[in-house]
Amino acid sequence: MYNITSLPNPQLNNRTYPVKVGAVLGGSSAIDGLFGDRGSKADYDAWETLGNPGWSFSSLLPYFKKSVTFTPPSPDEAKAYNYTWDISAYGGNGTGGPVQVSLPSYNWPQSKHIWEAWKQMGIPRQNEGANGNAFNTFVSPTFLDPVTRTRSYARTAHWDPYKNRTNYKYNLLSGYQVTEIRLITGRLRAVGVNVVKRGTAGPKIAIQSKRQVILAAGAVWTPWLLQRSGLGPKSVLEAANIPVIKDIPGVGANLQDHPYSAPPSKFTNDLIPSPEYLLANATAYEEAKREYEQSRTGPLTLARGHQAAFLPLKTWQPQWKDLIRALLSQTASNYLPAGYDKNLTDGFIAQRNVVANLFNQTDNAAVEFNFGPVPLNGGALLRTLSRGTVTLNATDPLAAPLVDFRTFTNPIDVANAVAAIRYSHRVNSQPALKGLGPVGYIPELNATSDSEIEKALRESLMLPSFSHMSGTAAMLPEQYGGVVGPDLGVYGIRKLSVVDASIIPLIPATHLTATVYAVAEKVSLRTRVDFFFSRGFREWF
Ligand SMILES: Cc1cc2nc3c(=O)[nH]c(=O)nc-3n(C[C@H](O)[C@H](O)[C@H](O)COP(=O)(O)OP(=O)(O)OC[C@H]3O[C@@H](n4cnc5c(N)ncnc54)[C@H](O)[C@@H]3O)c2cc1C
Repeated sequence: MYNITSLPNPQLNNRTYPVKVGAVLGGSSAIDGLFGDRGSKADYDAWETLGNPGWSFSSLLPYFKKSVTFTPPSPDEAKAYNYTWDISAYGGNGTGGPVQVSLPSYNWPQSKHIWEAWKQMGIPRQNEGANGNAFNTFVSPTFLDPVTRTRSYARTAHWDPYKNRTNYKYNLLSGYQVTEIRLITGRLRAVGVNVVKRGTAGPKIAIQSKRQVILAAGAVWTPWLLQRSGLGPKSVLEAANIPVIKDIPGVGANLQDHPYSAPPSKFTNDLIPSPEYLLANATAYEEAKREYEQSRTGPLTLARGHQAAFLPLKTWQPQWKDLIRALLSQTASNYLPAGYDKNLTDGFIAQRNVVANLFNQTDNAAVEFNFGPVPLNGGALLRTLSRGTVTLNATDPLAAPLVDFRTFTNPIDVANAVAAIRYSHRVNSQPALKGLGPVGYIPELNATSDSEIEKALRESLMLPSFSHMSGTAAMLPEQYGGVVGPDLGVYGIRKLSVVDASIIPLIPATHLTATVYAVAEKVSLRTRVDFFFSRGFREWF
């Protein structure tokens, strides 16, 4: 990972937090938790509602399918772990994509009890989440190759199989960092990039593009790169002594994530095995390792999670009506970052209206409790109203950008974090978990006031990032402070596009990798068609 620390967050007792971004080939898909889920239909329909024709769930679904191949579990595993799925949600039978998804050949014994607790809470279980129904409880595939039982990610899917291809060039220059986009300033056209060896200030090597420059540096580094190239908020560029090529206030604005609270928790009457048990017991660990090496089964096929409750606001926030009313009557600018102009503010208000509508529906989620071998924690907030920023470090524009999550700047998020803690406590108190003795989960919270829970969240429990940074070069109309249009081209700059999590206008209620793959597949098809119909015929054949 890059070594980046967020700015102190005044609403979280001035705490800082690591900004986690993969610094290897494959980016964060090489280090992520392998949770291979998608959002609900309503999540992506919201993108279209915000002014992006062609970006509804039904428009994206073919590309979700095209990006992955799902291999179902064996009948025995399906039975043992109560796995369900809907194959029609995935590409398959040769039509699926190069990223492999499957279900682990194991589950912790504690999970059965947690599933039972969800039942006792009255939460319905979905047969499949990937078909647009990513709400209530479901199991999700993980980015796990079904044969090797190792990580399937951008490198294994999109580079390794093609690195020796000779029919046209696909070059990879690893260990280098792009420092600027080369622009013909008069004509506002991208013509290449400058690179340096990573960790050095130079010499700079200029690389010329033949057709276009496509940025895929992620939601932290893409705005850095645009700003370094003179494309960003005028005030930020001037502070860093970067000549302004185009004043684009949205570059680095609209930072969104899924903050979460994770109080330590454990079962006092724990079942065996558990991760803790394997870590403490060398013989048991060796056995699990042997099983994995010999048959690719057992606990070591599990990653961070593959089962979760993604719950609509109405399910867990008793104050949902008042909250929606309060949200819609807020003066937006009171809570937004300094430097938000009218367009960005209008864009936020449009997002806020969409969120209020989503809060009012039960076909999408506002909190995630992913679960496994320990009692629930406080969950991840999936629909936050606080907005952060990514800006150049004015004193050293070549250094990593300044990431300001601004978690809890909007009081709606605070109210939801408190409600999520209370709700998870209710789940942990269900009869199904009684025998396991869930403790350590701030047991006294039952008796404490909301303000005391809030204090604990601000002081230590609330963490600003689930490593789902997004939105910092948003696909939105220009009058909403957008940076790219529905074709993902940067407004006003020819031959320059962005294809990564920074284009996400409103963060969906899901982990982001599958969404980024789908976005990239959709745009790659468009790019090939454009190429074909422009000057492509000759070069293609
Ligand atoms: C620890 C962690 C756990 C996660 N868990 C999950 C999970 O379980 N499931 C899930 O779906 N999502 C998860 N995510 C989120 C997910 O991995 C990211 O949202 C997703 O990978 C973002 O893709 P991206 O292409 O936008 O950016 P990245 O994956 O960040 O890719 C950007 C790439 O650009 C490179 N780059 C940046 N700047 C430059 C430059 N100037 N020059 C050259 N190269 C550059 C980076 O090195 C990187 O390789 C997790 C993320 C992290 C960090």
